[in-house]
Amino acid sequence: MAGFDDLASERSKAQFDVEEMKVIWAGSRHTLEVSDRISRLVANDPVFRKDTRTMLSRKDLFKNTLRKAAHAWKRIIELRLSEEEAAELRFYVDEPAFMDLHWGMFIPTIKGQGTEEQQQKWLPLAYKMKIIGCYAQTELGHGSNVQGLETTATFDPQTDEFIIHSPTLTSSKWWPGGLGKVSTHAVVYGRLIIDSKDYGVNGFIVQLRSLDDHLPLPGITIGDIGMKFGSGAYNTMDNGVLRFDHVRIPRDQMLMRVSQVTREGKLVQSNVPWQLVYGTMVYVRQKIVSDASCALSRAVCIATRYSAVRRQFGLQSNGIETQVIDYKTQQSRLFPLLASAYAFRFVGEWLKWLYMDVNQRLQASDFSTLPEAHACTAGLKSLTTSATADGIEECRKLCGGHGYLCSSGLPELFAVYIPACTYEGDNIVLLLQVARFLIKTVSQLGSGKEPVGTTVYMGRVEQLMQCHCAVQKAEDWLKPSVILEAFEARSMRMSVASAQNLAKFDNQEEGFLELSADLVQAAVAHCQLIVVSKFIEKLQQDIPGKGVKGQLEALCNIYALFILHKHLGDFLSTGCITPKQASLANAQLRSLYSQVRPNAIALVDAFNYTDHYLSSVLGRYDGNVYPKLYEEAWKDPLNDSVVPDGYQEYIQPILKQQLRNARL
Ligand SMILES: CC/C=C\C/C=C\C/C=C\C/C=C\C/C=C\CCCC(=O)SCCNC(=O)CCNC(=O)[C@H](O)C(C)(C)COP(=O)(O)OP(=O)(O)OC[C@H]1O[C@@H](n2cnc3c(N)ncnc32)[C@H](O)[C@@H]1OP(=O)(O)O
Ligand SMILES: Cc1cc2nc3c(=O)[nH]c(=O)nc-3n(C[C@H](O)[C@H](O)[C@H](O)COP(=O)(O)OP(=O)(O)OC[C@H]3O[C@@H](n4cnc5c(N)ncnc54)[C@H](O)[C@@H]3O)c2cc1C
Repeated sequence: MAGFDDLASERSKAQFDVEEMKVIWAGSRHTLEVSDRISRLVANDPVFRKDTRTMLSRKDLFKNTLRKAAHAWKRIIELRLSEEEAAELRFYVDEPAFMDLHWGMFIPTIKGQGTEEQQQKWLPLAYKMKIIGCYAQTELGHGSNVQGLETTATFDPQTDEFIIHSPTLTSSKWWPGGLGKVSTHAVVYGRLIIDSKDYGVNGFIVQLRSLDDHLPLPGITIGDIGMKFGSGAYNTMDNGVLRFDHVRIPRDQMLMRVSQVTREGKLVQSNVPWQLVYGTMVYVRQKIVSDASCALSRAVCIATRYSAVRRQFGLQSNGIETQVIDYKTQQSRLFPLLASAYAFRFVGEWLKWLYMDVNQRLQASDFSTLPEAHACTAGLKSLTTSATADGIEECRKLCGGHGYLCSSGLPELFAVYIPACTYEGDNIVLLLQVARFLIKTVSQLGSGKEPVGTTVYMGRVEQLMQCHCAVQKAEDWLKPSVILEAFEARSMRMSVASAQNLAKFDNQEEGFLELSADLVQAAVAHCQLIVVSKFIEKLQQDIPGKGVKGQLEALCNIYALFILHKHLGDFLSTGCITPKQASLANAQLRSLYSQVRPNAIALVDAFNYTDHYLSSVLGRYDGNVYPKLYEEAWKDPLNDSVVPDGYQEYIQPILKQQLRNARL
């Protein structure tokens, strides 16, 4: 049988220790053990089946999600899972649901923006799920522009309460996940008003629904905002609309870590920067970067396995056609995505460390790294989600016609993933934040304030503005120092050029708007440098296992040279490399594809995904694609009857020409 033999033979060709690569991918032996155990637990539980998801009506789909969420919670309690194991279980259930927002945003917001007392009051309730919360920031009229939110929270000194109100239609909360049908509570972002004075946006814990009968509390209008892109996909989530009509909450339900309102109605600022009100967004953006590597690797795993099973043209002497993975065009589309999945994994790992480091500093009242953390999380969220969304679609095309079938798993993966380019900050808006940070850094060069963190390279501005790439032969592109210098010089030169163009404007804000398309490109260049440099740093660590390091080096070089090839215009126009060096990079890339080819299947096996998680007939571990595709087709409800419903009303009259006769 084609698939079985092909994948078994591919696996036997691997030139590295797959089990050790699994550890590298997971992050540690412990993480691998946990994710392996929990993913199998989910895969073997019939309640967590997802094969009918794309065929259910919205109501049935949603109820099924509630059933799974309740079952997941039951299993977490029964098995006494740790926080880490519980998070893995929710991940492998693989169905967007209110739980994501409760654990992923509501709880972190209270932890990050609540005082000690507020945490003591609310966190135990949230941890035991006695209340379910969501994150209600975006409104009908404003999402990106957080300072433009219109919901008001007016302090009433008579009663020691805030009055939460939606003064306009556009102030209706719109989009929060989990809000539409499930959440009992929300962190609501609104304008703090004291004595008619507007003190800007702050977070407030507001109860939305009765804990007895789940009905909305007085003054609250609430519902779901309707069907979203794709079948199944993100429609398991109850993204909601919410309006307040003078709803009163006690004063101590304003999240008061950043600023406090006293009983007398005085606003007291603590020593933490006001931007901490945006702290949950930094946290979630960091999580989204790790998640990008999961979504991309999942699509790549499906496309790689299928490309080894699928054969088209080129009859060989043994009468067998060519595996499509052997076509150079297939490799040049697929392998950069494989390399990107690994690259995003490692930059995600680093970003997690950076976030933890910033948090520890914040506890010690050191706020110096917050701007860099904001820029890195914003930029990398943007870069990785855009590349992943495009990458999933490319994987669909790599699977030819069968990729368009829901049973390939790719259409639903695409539909569920693409909003990541928008939520938690529109990707262009976030890149503009990075650009601001870069322009600020460039403007401070020579002022005595040394660039830090990921902008340290900008301290070598003179060298980077003048350096010439030393590549003379294709293999020179394999040297990490050569790659790094080219990426640093490109980023430096693009940032400096943007800053110089900006300086020509009398009004900096106007200049920023005018040049924003170029500024976005400079931000992309900086973020790609971060990804490349973190991959190179990873390779400097001790990497055990036969051949593992060699494979990762090849993937790192593929990622870097693919980006170089894709953005050749930047590298050439800034004079970082010559056309000859560009063509040597291309030659090296081709050679790297050949190096990865025999290891491709093993490299996707190292993700350690179960067939349940992949939910793809094309990506099955055993490669048994054709019989299963055939089998799946017959499961479609349209095939329940041989003659379809509607035959008599709509097909028969055409065939019998009754419709034409009626018109004549
Ligand atoms: C299926 C699930 C898949 C993946 C998820 C995986 C894991 C996630 C885990 C859990 C989550 C669960 C599910 C996720 C699914 C969906 C969740 C989606 C949730 C949401 O979308 S919530 C809403 C998010 N909204 C936004 O992101 C809005 C975007 N806008 C902004 O962030 C800002 O307003 C802005 C950055 C655009 C602001 O621009 P501005 O110019 O107006 O600036 P300000 O005046 O406001 O600020 C000036 C000053 O402050 C600095 N700044 C800005 N932001 C921050 C920040 N976050 N931290 C620190 N500093 C910040 C800025 O740089 C300026 O500094 P300066 O020095 O004065 O220049
Ligand atoms: C599936 C999903 C789940 C969500 N979940 C939540 C949630 O749980 N809680 C919550 O509060 N919100 C949630 N959101 C809302 C989400 O965070 C916002 O939609 C997002 O921040 C983008 O804001 P916007 O919709 O206002 O886009 P807009 O800002 O209106 O963007 C429209 C266009 O304008 C461009 N644009 C905007 N401003 C600028 C600028 N300054 N310069 C250049 N171009 C600009 C953008 O690039 C984009 O092309 C969710 C959204 C989705 C899709």
